[in-house]
Formats: sequence, C-alpha cells, structure tokens
Amino acid sequence: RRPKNFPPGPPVMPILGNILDLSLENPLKDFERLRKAYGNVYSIYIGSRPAVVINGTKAIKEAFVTKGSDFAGRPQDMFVNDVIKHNGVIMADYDTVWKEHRRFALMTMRNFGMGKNSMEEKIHGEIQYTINTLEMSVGKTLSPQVVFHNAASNIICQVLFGKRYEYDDEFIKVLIQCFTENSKITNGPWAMVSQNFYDRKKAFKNVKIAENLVKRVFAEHIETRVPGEPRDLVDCYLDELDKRDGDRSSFSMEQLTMFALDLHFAGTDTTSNTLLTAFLYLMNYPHIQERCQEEIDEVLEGKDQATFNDRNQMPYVQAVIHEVQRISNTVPLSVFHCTTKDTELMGYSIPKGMLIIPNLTSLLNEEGQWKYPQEFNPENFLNDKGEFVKPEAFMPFSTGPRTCLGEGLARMELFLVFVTLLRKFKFIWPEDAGEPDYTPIFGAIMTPKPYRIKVQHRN
Ligand code: HEM
Repeated sequence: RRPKNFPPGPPVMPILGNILDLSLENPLKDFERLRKAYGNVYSIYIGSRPAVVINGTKAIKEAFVTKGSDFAGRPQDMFVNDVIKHNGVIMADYDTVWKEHRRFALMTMRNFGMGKNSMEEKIHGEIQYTINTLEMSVGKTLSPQVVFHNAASNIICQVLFGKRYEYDDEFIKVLIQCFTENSKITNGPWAMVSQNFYDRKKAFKNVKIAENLVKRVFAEHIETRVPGEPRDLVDCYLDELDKRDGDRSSFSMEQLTMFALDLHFAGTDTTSNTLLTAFLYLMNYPHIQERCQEEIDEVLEGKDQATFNDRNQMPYVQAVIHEVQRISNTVPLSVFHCTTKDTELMGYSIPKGMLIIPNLTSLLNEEGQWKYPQEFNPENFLNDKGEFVKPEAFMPFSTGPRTCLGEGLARMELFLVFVTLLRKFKFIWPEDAGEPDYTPIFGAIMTPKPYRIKVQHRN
C-alpha cells in the first residue's frame, strides 16, 4: 500500500508491481494514460520499487527548478551504476564529484567555444566530411544514419581527444558497438524489474573494452602533451590533475575514463537522431524545406559559411529546428533522478531516495502550450509577427541543476549542420520509398525508423 500522502497510482501487484500496466516495448502511451487517470504527479511500482512520475510544465518546473536541489540526485542502486563503477558525470549523485566534473566540462567547452580553434570551426570542419559523402551520392539515394552518427561522434571526439576518426576505424567501431550493446542490456524491457535478466558479464566486458580503448588515447596524450597548453578536454583534465592535491581531489585517471565515455555517449546518438528526424520531415514537407532555404540564402548572401550568431536573423529556421526537437522527443523520459531529501511536490510528500521519472514526453502536446500540438508545424514557435518564440513547455534538454550539459554544443551543431546542408543540397523523399513512417523506435534515446534520402545540388 502507498504511504500516506504519497502520489496516487494504479493498484500494485505483489512482486511485479505495476509492470503489467506498462508496455515494455513502448510505455509512453501508458504513462500518458496513467497521467489522465491520476494527475500530473503519480506513482508506479517497478517490481517492489516505488517511483514517482512527473508530468507537465508546472510540476516539472516545481520539481527541477523551484526545488532543484531536492530532486537533483541520481539513483545509485541500479545495474548501470555497477557497470560504470559509480564513475562519470551522468549517473553521479548530487555530490562533489558531480559538481566539480560538471563545472569543469562546462568551463572547458566554453573556453573551446572561442578563438581560432573554436567549436564552430571544429563543427564546420566535420560538416565538410558530411558534404563530401553527400556529394558522392548526388542523384542517387543514401542511408543517412551512418553519416549523421559519424558527424556527431567526430565533433565530440574533436572536443575530447582533439581528433576525428573514419567510420571504419577500429577505435570508433568497437567503442560504438560497446555502447549500443550496453544500452540494450541496461535499458532492456526487463532490466528495471530484475537483475537476473541482464547479460551482466557482457555488460562488464564491454565497459572494460571501452575503458582500455580510451586509456590508450590518454597514454598518447600523456606522452605528447605540453603542460599548460591544452589541445583538448583530455589535456585540460591532465592539467587539472597536476594542479590538484591527489588525495583530496575528486579528479583522477579512473574518473577521467568514464567521464570521457559519458560525454561521447551523451553527445552522439542524441544529436544524430535529432538530425535524422529533421531530414525525415524536411523531405516530406518540401514547402518547409524551401522556405528555410529562402531564409538561409537571404541571410548568408555573400558569406562563405554560417555562424551560430546568424540564427538571430533566421526566425523561420530557428522555429523549424525547435519544432524538430519537439517532435523528435529524443530523450523521452529524461535521465532518471532521485530525491536528495524528504520533500513535497504539488502537495504530495516524497521521501528521500525516491526514484523520479521526469516524463518529458508529457510536454510535447501539453494542452494550452502549443498552437498545433498534434502536427509538425513550425508555427508552434512563431508569433503573429513571424518572430521566433519559445513556449515554456519546450524542455528537450530538461531543466534545473541537472539540465543537459551539452545543450550549447548540441544547439550549435544542429543549427550549423542544418543550415550548411540545406544551403547546398535539396533533399528528396525517394519516389519508391512509399509512405513515410514517422513513428520512432522507443528507447532511452528515440530513433527514427531507417530511411533513405535522395540528394540533389540546388541550382
Ligand atoms: C539534441 C541533443 C541532446 C539532447 C536532446 C539531450 C538531452 C539531455 C537530457 C534530457 C538530459 C537529462 C537531464 C536531466 O537529468 O535532467 C541530458 C543530460 C546530459 N547530457 Fe544531453 N542532450 C543532447 C546532447 C548532448 C551533448 C552533445 C552532450 C555532450 C557534451 C550531452 C551531455 C549530457 C550530459 C553529460 C548529461 C548529464 C548531465 C548531468 O547529469 O548533470 N548532451 N541530456
């Protein structure tokens, strides 16, 4: 039975809890059904473990902004915590390790954002490889999955390791295989219910392989670095290690390993799947693609390449990119949180250590927030004067102290890739491709179903 004043929810079965109330293939519709039945804050039992599901702008803001620190923990007793040996930043609890590493990552990425070797230049450098690949397919069709995945992976590799990798490079191939397998193992349908279902050995082995790979890159860095003259995030971390007192600092080579893997993992599939969604819709809404191209041509006339600042002169393009992010629902249930102390939410009592599921999907078509909640329509982000506006419910990166650490980088990537490719190419839905299927494949990160694109040069 639920404790007094605990959020309501469906009746609980012994051992299984509410697991039969949720489709294990895709529970998003069930979460919405339960929201309608029990309100924006409700509870479910995953096996014998209670969890509070938070829905809608008002409750999400109260939890993660107004009571940010109360809701900023991460569960520490899940299988994934063991697999990553409690290291890294994504699953770190609300503690000094998390605070110091988060601050370090934000500061380092900001510093690389400026100057000659800036983030913009790194992104443009990588886009050139994407353009070359597309050039080879002009007039033909190609599968864009690998192209966008490769681009997103290489941009984050440039930031972390100062280099890019060809897609068939052993380093990147094996690293991605380890991530993909472990995502399946730790997020699999029964993963939350019982650890007996996990392929535990395989998950630990994959982490070991990934760790050894990045450790080799660190060894190269240690050999070739000039202290105080960092080339990338790994060099910055090594400088930081020099400065800190080894015993009392939360920085260590062990932490660096999972930290780097975390950033690569978090920065690759998220951005590449958003780009995949963008091009899926642009091909099937050619009038939207053309209107973007008109605006891009006008603003960039006489310029070699776009800068991130150009977005301020492109309200329509901005609206389309934001609408793509809304519709793609890339991280549908955010990353699970955990309460750091006994607290209250919307009048309910929530004890310390409670598993919290932020249902970001509930914001996508929330009543009163969107002009056209059920359709792909950039008007959702434009006011009557055609100016770009961002409704409060737009939170694909979550909100509060744990909000996505890579938001700045992701937004810059999305804008520069989108604008540069649309300026150069026309993207066409192949004649023999049939009706597009917009329903994504459910996962911790949503993925559009595989599709092909036809590329043409613009006149
Ligand atoms: C379109 C792209 C992206 C989306 C939609 C996205 C979304 C999210 C979301 C929803 C969270 C969970 C926040 C929370 O727990 O409240 C998150 C966390 C995180 N993201 Fe992203 N992300 C994207 C790109 C990136 C990139 C490029 C990086 C790499 C630098 C990154 C690094 C992280 C990290 C490290 C966290 C954990 C933050 C923490 O626990 O303090 N993300 N992201």
